[in-house]
Amino acid sequence: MTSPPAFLSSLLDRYKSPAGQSRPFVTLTFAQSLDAKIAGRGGKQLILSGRESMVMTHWMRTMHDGILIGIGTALNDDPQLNTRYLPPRDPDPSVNGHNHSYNLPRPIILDTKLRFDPHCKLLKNYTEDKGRRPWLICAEPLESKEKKEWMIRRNTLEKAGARVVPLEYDYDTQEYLPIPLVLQTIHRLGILSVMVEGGAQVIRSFLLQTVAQPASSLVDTVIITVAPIFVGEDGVSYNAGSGPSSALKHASTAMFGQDTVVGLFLP
Ligand SMILES: NC(=O)C1=CN([C@@H]2O[C@H](COP(=O)(O)OP(=O)(O)OC[C@H]3O[C@@H](n4cnc5c(N)ncnc54)[C@H](OP(=O)(O)O)[C@@H]3O)[C@@H](O)[C@H]2O)C=CC1
Ligand SMILES: Nc1nc(O)c(N)c(N[C@@H]2O[C@H](COP(=O)(O)O)[C@@H](O)[C@H]2O)n1
Repeated sequence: MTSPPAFLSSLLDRYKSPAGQSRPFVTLTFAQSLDAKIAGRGGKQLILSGRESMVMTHWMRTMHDGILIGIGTALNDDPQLNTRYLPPRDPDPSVNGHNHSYNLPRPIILDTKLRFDPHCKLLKNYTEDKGRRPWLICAEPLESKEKKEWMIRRNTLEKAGARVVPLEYDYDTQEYLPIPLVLQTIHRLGILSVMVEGGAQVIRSFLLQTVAQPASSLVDTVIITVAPIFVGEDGVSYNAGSGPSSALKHASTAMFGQDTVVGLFLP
């Protein structure tokens, strides 16, 4: 296969005309078991996707400007978020704007307190020109002691290659970084489409907003890979909220190897 599967094009080609958007197009995507688990006991990373659906996910990565994860996933999985499962081909700088075979999405990490690891694979890949520079979306503390330690971490991470993007908001009153502000900020920095890959808390944040306030959903497309296995009750689940959401409509379902991949969209 030398281009994205039709299943993805039919869902995502509308992102190519971003007229009048004030935030990026958002695709929420992850892999789960039949009992809706995304990781094993204690957060153990599980390879749920088979080879074929993993290739599909890597095609999906080429179709977005950014790929967003929470700091929990960054620390737990040490991911690469690249397109290494796709067939080798010559770099095409005129298409990709950089010297890689495929469009690589920009890694974007929700990391309020700058806990990111300066020795992680995302930074190693960036310094070796095998990946884009990761952006850390964070909040600058107001307290002077916390701020001093935060500045030290900021310097270390910037020296290691990360771009630190502090958000301006009332940090003390919110548990999490506010997703609407995150999206506005990365949009202003040139991200017109973003793929949200997890983990559990990040998926929940995006889905809760969609369930609670469908009219102001922050998700345009949901693509879920369902692997034909049971993980068991001590696995990690994302708990999508208290009621069914009518906001997202079924678009299509396809088989990739042994996995079922379901696509939903916001009409
Ligand atoms: N099967 C799959 O497809 C996938 C599975 N996973 C699995 O998920 C697990 C990790 O999930 P989890 O531990 O929940 O971590 P997450 O990756 O969801 O990161 C959560 C952390 O992100 C920070 N954060 C900042 N703003 C927000 C926000 N608005 N909403 C949510 N989080 C925010 C918080 O840390 P802080 O306050 O410090 O900023 C929070 O604790 C791992 O086991 C991993 O293997 C992950 C991705 C995909
Ligand atoms: N599509 C998919 N299937 C699985 O089975 C998974 N465990 C994940 N996890 C996500 O992919 C990240 C790992 O990416 P790299 O292989 O390192 O490029 C992981 O951190 C999750 O975000 N996804």
